[in-house]
Amino acid sequence: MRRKLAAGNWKMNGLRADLTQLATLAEQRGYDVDVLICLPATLIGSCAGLPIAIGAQDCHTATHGAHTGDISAAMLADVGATHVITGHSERRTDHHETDAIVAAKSRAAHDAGLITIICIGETLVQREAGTTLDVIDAQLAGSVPDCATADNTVIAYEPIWAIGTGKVPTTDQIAQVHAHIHARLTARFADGAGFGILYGGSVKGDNAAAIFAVPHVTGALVGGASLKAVDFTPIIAALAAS
Ligand SMILES: O=C(CO)COP(=O)(O)O
Repeated sequence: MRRKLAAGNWKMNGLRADLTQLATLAEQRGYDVDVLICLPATLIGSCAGLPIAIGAQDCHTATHGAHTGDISAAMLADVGATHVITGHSERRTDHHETDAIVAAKSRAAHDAGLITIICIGETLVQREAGTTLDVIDAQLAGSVPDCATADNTVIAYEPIWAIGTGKVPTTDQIAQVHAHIHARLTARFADGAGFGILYGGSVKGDNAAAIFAVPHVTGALVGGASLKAVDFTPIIAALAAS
């Protein structure tokens, strides 16, 4: 059984002064779950020594070279990141990242020794058209590289319509997609049954327990509610109690 993971994604938020939130989080020890915060790249190097795992939100496909403004997975590992998010819907939209690019970034991350959190999820239009599982299948096939294992990869199911909206799928909807992802991973990878599968999209302290009770949900990828320790701690506690 995978260890439970409470992962925060700060997105493009956070200045050095905000790192006090991590120190506060780090004081909440004793929960038997892994806690990870995926920071803006500018802050990662300032977190050495904190008893919290630190991740990044993106990496380049190449190890180094003439890519102005980009950051490689090796650079992220060098400043202390252990994880990196790949394929977040905001990057797929804002930067036109395709499944093939997400797979290449994930391979690069694995080569650098990072654990990837590969994000997949449908739009509202796709859900209403009844194509959610087809979208999930295509994204799993295209975005998750063959080198993925239960040790180097976590999948995050993030329905795009639930991100930052306060709208959360029903627990039946989450259960259906998570069971589907679990089945697909089990069919494709020798250790597929052991992959962590996070839910993401408007997770808050007051809905976390219900979400964590859903089969095959092994944790959460949390945006807004990860920015402040006072909001993230109840989510960590709910995961530990699940
Ligand atoms: O996109 C998300 C995490 O990657 C979810 O964001 P919110 O928790 O703010 O909805």
